[in-house]
Amino acid sequence: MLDVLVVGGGLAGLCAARTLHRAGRRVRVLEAAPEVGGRVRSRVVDGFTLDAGFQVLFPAYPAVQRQLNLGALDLVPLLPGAAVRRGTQVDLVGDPLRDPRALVGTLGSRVLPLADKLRVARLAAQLRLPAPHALLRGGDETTEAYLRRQGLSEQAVDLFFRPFFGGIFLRRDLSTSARLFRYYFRMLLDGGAALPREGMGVLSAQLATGLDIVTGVQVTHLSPHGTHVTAATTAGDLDARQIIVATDPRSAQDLTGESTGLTGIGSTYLYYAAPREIDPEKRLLLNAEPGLINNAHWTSQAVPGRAPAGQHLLSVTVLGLPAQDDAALDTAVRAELSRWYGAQAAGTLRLLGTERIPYAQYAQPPEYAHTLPGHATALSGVLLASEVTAMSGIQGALESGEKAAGIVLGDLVIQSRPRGA
Ligand SMILES: Cc1cc2nc3c(=O)[nH]c(=O)nc-3n(C[C@H](O)[C@H](O)[C@H](O)COP(=O)(O)OP(=O)(O)OC[C@H]3O[C@@H](n4cnc5c(N)ncnc54)[C@H](O)[C@@H]3O)c2cc1C
Repeated sequence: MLDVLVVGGGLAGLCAARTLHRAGRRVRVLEAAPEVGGRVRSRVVDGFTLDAGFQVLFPAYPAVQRQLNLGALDLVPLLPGAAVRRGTQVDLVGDPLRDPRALVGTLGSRVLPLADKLRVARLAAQLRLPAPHALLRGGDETTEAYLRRQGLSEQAVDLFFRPFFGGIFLRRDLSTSARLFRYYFRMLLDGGAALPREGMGVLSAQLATGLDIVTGVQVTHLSPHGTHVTAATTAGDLDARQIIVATDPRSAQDLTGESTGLTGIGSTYLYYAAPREIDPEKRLLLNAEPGLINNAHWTSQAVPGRAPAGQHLLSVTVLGLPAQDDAALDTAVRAELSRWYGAQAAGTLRLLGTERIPYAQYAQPPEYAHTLPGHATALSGVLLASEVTAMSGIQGALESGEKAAGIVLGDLVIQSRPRGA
């Protein structure tokens, strides 16, 4: 019999399985999709490497440092800051300390007036001091309220923080917990952001290496029997002494009866191929005007190799799940890109794909952490792992997998202890 069956091969499940495998346990991962990775996957379309939505890695995440061999991921650091777009007007918001080339542009930026630049520098100095996990404690409020309390101007908040952190929290209203804002800001200060040359999917592939994984098998029901748990699956029944449910929240609820009560946030991505260079900018592009586009990124400028030689890859992020069909959405996004680059350049773009992700993250308003479920479930021998026990993101998923594995290892030691010992 298996020691542990892990249901779900996203980062949380893979991390849990790897921790258990390394501790010598017989562990198998069952993944419903044809491949592992969950929300962290990449695919190649016409020679372009597309991630499942635009996401980046913060190498300073503590769990990333513990779990991943960063050297083997072939990471390309992204330039700090962003280029803020208002039509054809572009303002650079960079970090001159980490990217001296940004000095002139940042000093002259109309997005962050001098007083705001000084306040951001003061904020950075404050947030560098505590241990990162301490930033997740203490009083909470919305990110917008926190930024205002720091004295940042409405212009700085609207033109930079709203679209920049909108791209991270997948909502532009800055209603996300200020604790998370402080944590992410610190992660950016400590290690910036990076993209693996071969796509974000290499994170999942690295975690999956050497594990017993069966894909294309969905777990439909769990029945505890005291000494073991039976998993009913689309490929038959399977027994294990313990089961870790590392699925999305809805599936976890179906399997364990535990309701997370979390609200999912959707987002939509359009990928375009360009036959010539339209914009040499390597930084994240933020749309400071009202519109569908929140942010965009010429990924092939930042990470050569993500597009075939001589071609270019543009990734566009639209927050939420727009009502338009794909063709109408493409037309509307192109109209916005025309305001940046002119109709002729926008007309040369070829749509490679549109990805609508109904549950990309969950909403994390102030004090959200108090509402998160723990690892225990009402089913004996069944534990929960996934970002839902920690925080929405790569750090939360890995941390959750580590902790669930740790609990299982403790339990297995107790179970295998001789009577009376
Ligand atoms: C577009 C986008 C952008 C993001 N940007 C960032 C970012 O920049 N930084 C960051 O830190 N995080 C980001 N995230 C969040 C991050 O990707 C997730 O937090 C993390 O991948 C969640 O991992 P997980 O293992 O908890 O869940 P998932 O990745 O959802 O994995 C769950 C797995 O369980 C499988 N499964 C479900 N039900 C069953 C079943 N019954 N039987 C078997 N298998 C099942 C699913 O197929 C899936 O593979 C982003 C996410 C998206 C989608």
